[in-house]
Amino acid sequence: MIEPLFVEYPDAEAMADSLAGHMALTLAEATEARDIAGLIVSGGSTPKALFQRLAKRKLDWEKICITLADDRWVDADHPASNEKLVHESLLVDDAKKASFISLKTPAKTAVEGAPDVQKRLMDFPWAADLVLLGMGEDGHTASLFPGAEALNAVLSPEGTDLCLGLTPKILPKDAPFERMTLTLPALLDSARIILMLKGAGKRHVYDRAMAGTDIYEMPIRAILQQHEVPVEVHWAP
Ligand SMILES: O=C(O)[C@H](O)[C@@H](O)[C@H](O)[C@H](O)COP(=O)(O)O
Repeated sequence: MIEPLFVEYPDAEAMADSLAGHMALTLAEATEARDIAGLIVSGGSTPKALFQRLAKRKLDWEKICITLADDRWVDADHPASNEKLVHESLLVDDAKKASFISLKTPAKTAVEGAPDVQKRLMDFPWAADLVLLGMGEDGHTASLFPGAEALNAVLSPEGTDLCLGLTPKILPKDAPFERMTLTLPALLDSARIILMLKGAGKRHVYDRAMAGTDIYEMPIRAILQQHEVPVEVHWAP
C-alpha cells in the first residue's frame, strides 16, 4: 500500500490558509490546461474556513464547476444543508461565477431523487480535478456510512451510479438525515483527493483506519488504501 502524504499544521487557520493556496493552484492549472475545472467538496463543519479563503482567490471562476461529495436530504435553506454552506461560504464574491450542481431535488426521499441527480451530474466535467473530503469519527467519508444498507452498492467498484440515496444506520446527532452521496467510483474519478481533518479525535480515527483493511468497517479506507488516485491527508489539532 502507498501511504497517503500526511501534512500536519500547528492550527486550523494555518491548515485552511495552506489548503486554499494548494486548491487555488490546482484549479488555476486546470482552467488553463482544459478551459474547465471540476471541484468536488464536502460539507460538515471542517471546511468552512477553507471555503472562505478559497472564495477570495483570483481564479477563472466562470470556468469552474463545483458539486458536493454528499448532502443531507434537506432543503438548501436548511441549517444542516451542505449546499447552504457552499452557497454562503464558497460561492461568494468572485466565486459566485462558478457553476454549481446541487445534489437535492424536490423528491420526497434521496432514493427517489437519485435518478435526477445522476442526470445533473452527467454535466460535471469528469474526471474531477480535485475532491475535498472530510471524515467522521465512525470512519465514514462523504456519506459512505459503516453499516448502511446501501453501503455495498455505493462501494462497489463495478457500480455505474454516480450517486445514490442512503440512510446512515446510526443517524449522526448533528445531522440525522437521509443522504445523497457520490459513490466510490465517482469519488475516485478524480486526479487528486484531499482529506481535511481537524482535532485529536480524528487523528486517532485516521490511525485506526490505516491500521486495518476492512472497508465496510471504516469506508474511509476505500479512499486511503486505493491505488488509483493520489491522496493527501491534512490535519490540524
Ligand atoms: O455531510 C457530511 O456530513 C459530510 O460531507 C461528511 O462526510 C463530513 O465531511 C464528515 O462527517 C466530517 O464532518 P465534520 O467536518 O462536521 O466533522
